[in-house]
Amino acid sequence: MISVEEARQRLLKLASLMPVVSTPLPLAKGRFLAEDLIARRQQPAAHMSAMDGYAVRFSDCPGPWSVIGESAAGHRYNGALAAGEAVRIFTGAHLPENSDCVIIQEDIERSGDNISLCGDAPHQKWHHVRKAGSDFSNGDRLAQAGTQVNAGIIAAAAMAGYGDLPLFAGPRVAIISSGDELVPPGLPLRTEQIPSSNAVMIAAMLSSLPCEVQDLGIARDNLASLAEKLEQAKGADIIVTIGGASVGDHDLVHRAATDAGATMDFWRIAVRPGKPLMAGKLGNSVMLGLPGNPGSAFVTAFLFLLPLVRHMAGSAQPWPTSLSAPCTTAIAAGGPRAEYLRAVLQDGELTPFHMQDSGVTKPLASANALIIRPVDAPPVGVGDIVAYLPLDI
Ligand SMILES: Nc1nc2c(c(=O)[nH]1)N[C@H]1C(S)=C(S)[C@@H](COP(=O)(O)OP(=O)(O)OC[C@H]3O[C@@H](n4cnc5c(N)ncnc54)[C@H](O)[C@@H]3O)O[C@H]1N2
Ligand code: MOO
Repeated sequence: MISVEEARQRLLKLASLMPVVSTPLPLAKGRFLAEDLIARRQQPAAHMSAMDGYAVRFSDCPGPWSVIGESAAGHRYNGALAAGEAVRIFTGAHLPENSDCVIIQEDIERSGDNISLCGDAPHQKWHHVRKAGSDFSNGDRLAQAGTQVNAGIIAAAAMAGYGDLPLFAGPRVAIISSGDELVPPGLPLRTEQIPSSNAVMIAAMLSSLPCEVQDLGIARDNLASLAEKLEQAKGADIIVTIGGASVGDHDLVHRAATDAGATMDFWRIAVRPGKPLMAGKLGNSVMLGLPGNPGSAFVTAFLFLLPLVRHMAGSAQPWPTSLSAPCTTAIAAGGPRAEYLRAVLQDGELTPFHMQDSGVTKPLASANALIIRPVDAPPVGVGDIVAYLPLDI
């Protein structure tokens, strides 16, 4: 058995980065930047008014002034202010040449084209002015390569002059469930059958990542059926199998994969749940074999599959980041496998589920955190601080 850390390093070594695609901004959300986002223009391009009012020269304060024209957003006033002159101005409009502050209209009394101050005088130059380049300059770095594009990055990119962004493509992920007992969700069951819940769970876990999921359905517990599904999965960037990863007579995934020409890199890691995890290469595809127990599939998908997808899709930080919080219950000392306890984080405190059997599904419906118990972790007392991973899936 290898450690979680070693398995992570070896898994990423099997993977390569997806190609870079110039992607229109409306399709960019969730993908990862292939290059730093560098501003192609300065913002604002010129000095702009932040308010509706009058543009004046600070040196002319406290007025009065005569209004010589108007500057509105998208319609600049093409002229300069001389002494004693003002221009009616609106939010987002260019400041006329020579003006260096804006007085809001609430502080001005107007009679025809003559205005005078009725409120506070501006205290300094550039009052209510957004100066040219005060948001960003041409050449400023607005986001780093490897960052996941969110709504804010899309806004900044649009403002910085981009209509498309260089983004990594998302990998195509083929999912194969395996087991004679499995029936697609929602169909009638005999008592020896169970709903195949893992594939839909994993597709849902992947849905917020840039990837294309193809559920290839259920392989039966024989080499021919597995071989057929693996053949169908050819061309996928990642092939995920679920179940059949252990050592029973009907656990055939490792053998089916090697028969199909896969080179397996590791099989079995020191983690609970998830010990029978396997990874290798089948052609150009990375193959990840998850254990079938629902809790094991859930934890190993979160710890390994999601980071693998993020990595191939160009993320600079593919691994989930741990946080810490006090624990409401005592936890016994750990053992030779690192443990990831399904838990609920509520009001800043963590409560692990009493039931940590990897075969149970009910806790998954309310778990929002995994408590991390490293190999040989010391016991935890009530109120002790423990590390956890938020389940943001
Ligand atoms: N003698 C040993 N037996 C087992 C070992 C071991 O080391 N020695 N490891 C155990 C561990 S740990 C795990 S985890 C399981 C994983 O086994 P498999 O990956 O081979 O999973 P299966 O046997 O196919 O199924 C286990 C369990 O999960 C259910 N299952 C399978 N696929 C799905 C699915 N798509 N959706 C919902 N549930 C699924 C299946 O019906 C079984 O109940 O092995 C232990 N055994
Ligand atoms: O490691 Mo298994 O995944 O405990 O049930």
